[in-house]
Amino acid sequence: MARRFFSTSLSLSRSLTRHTKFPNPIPFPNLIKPIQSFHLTPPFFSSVSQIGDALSPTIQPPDEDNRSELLRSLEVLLGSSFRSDRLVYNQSPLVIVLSGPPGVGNDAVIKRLREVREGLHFAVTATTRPMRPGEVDGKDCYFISKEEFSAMMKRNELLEFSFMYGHYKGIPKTQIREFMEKGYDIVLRVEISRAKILRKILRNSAVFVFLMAESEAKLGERSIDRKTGTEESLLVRLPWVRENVKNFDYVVVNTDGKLESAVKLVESIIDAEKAKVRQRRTVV
Ligand SMILES: Nc1ncnc2c1ncn2[C@@H]1O[C@H](COP(=O)(O)OP(=O)(O)OP(=O)(O)O)[C@@H](O)[C@H]1O
Repeated sequence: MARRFFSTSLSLSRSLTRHTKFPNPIPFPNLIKPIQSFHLTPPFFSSVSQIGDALSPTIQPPDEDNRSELLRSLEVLLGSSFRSDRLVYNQSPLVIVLSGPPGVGNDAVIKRLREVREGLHFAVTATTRPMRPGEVDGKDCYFISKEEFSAMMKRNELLEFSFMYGHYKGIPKTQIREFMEKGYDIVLRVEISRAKILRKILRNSAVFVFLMAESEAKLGERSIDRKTGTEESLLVRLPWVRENVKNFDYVVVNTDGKLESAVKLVESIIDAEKAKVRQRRTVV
């Protein structure tokens, strides 16, 4: 057994020397020497591939003293110390624009996302429409006067704004800035037309998620069942929905009875975006 360890270590040492280009003479020969006496674990061998000929699955991991010496030796071979900081810096807060045709389950997805996911701020829209029964100012919307809204527009305090059904709507920038500074990701739940405007403003700095039914046929059924529009409005809407999907980065299907899967997919999109090497950075 001891002989096998010795020959494995020796073969590793020779291979390392063979496969690593050292300046001549080798710097710090005494530091490189300890490698000869280490028994390495298979994962290490797989990372230095061609030297695995003499491997045995019975090789033991190095003890604690040898382990730190081995690490030091590897650092010498690497030419620098192993870094203990993160490989990717400054994970930026993500801005997620979520949109979909009426009745597809936009509110249901947002409601569930609030329950299951921490670290998200759901942006509140400012509107000049009157408050509906059951709505809470500052939670459902900021209910403000036309004068206040137009003052905010003039002061460039709105990320976007639009005029719909006789009333103004827009997203105040301050709340987004405040929550981004605290490290929150921001969710903007907007109608498709507002998502189109936001795409022009934010471009690729935000991630755009489109919520859709299983099919257009299903969307039609839902629209009728949930009374989310007249037949004509649906006929007008569908080609427009098809046309607008291209403004989005992801499509999430909210299948009937499978709300949980749709929410999980939105979460996975957020996770994947936050794991990207080149992160989106939104400046508001
Ligand atoms: N995956 C699903 N399965 C079953 N029912 C759902 C699903 N998603 C949403 N619903 C239900 O469908 C109805 C409409 O959903 P929701 O209010 O979220 O739609 P919406 O897209 O926000 O509509 P609108 O834009 O008109 O407000 C609600 O009763 C909701 O509970």
